[in-house]
Amino acid sequence: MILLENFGYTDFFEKQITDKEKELGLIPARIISIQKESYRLVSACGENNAKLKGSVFYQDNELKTYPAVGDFVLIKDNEQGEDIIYRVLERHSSFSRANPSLPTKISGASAQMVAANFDYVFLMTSLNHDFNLRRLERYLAAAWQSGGTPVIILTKADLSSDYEEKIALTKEISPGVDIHAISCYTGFGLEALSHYLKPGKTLVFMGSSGIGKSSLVNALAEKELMKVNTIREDDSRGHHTTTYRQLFALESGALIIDTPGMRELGIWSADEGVSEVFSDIEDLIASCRFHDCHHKTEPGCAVKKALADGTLSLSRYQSYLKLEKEARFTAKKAALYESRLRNSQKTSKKK
Ligand SMILES: Nc1nc2c(ncn2[C@@H]2O[C@H](COP(=O)(O)OP(=O)(O)OP(=O)(O)O)[C@@H](O)[C@H]2O)c(=O)[nH]1
Ligand SMILES: [Zn+2]
Repeated sequence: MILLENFGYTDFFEKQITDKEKELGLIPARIISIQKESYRLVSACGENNAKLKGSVFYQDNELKTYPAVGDFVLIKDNEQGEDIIYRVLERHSSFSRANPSLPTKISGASAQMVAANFDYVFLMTSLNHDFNLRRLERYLAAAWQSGGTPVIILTKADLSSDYEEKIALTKEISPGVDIHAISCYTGFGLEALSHYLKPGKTLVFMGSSGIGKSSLVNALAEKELMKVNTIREDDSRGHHTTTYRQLFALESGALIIDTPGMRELGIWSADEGVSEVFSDIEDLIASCRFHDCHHKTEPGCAVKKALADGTLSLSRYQSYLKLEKEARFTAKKAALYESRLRNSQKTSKKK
């Protein structure tokens, strides 16, 4: 029997199950990978494939939450075939693609949600030429908004002679966030990461291609992970196919979510996130004399004063403005998308 607690199951999820659902014999499970509309999950009964309960998920009268990798769901176990997924339990953290293009049909695995229920977000940038504070600011905004705890990982420390200076620069933009410089080549700094790699804790990685995510995962896994990380499955024609698990356990018992969507994650709808990262600037704005201050010509402008006396750097203020504009833009897009979705559902109901 598998203990779902080892897969991150906690009271937060247990409390959401109603008596009626228990009477129905529904049990919790965690989604470990999604391929098109086929789900793979783990429950007390072991690993199995699963599908959505049609009468629940394919009614088009309201917006449904579709499972993402990392989600806890309620299922009816089926020893003979696929388990049936009844409901997605409320998430404590999640990442979604912030620029939703309209799905061609409203069904199946939602393409928008890319990871759910993680504890830590490892924000990665390398200490060599990829080192980029502006990008880290964006990652931070997204991480705060996701509900996970950000941890900054500066990779390839062996390639940088001035990494202490870069750590200091990073500290300035990330008050209260843990920062670790590491090297997968020399093993430098890896020991300290064990603090986060506790049984049942889930991690996701955010960072551009080539900064050393796979190398870190392999170093943490301490054995050739790709071997551990494959699932052999029969496809519909009975062929054997090999797919990669998108949520997997390390030796330490910590869990990692690595989905294609997580890799693509680009721009964010980071309204709240922007405020977290730029709380110093938001504080300044709050102390401008006029509440609708444009920080241009108004008297008593705290932003202009801080820029003038150097307590706020121009580049930081500019990245705040840029990110804020982007967040407003994506929020608008998301709202438009939802209203279109609602309209299309209304019309299909009339038929
Ligand atoms: N010098 C040095 N090179 C590293 C280190 N970690 C990774 N690399 C190299 O950086 C390159 C990219 O590493 P990966 O681990 O594949 O990076 P990734 O982020 O998984 O890249 P994608 O798979 O494209 O997302 C490889 O050539 C690694 O050998 C390190 O600590 N030091
Ligand atoms: Zn002002």
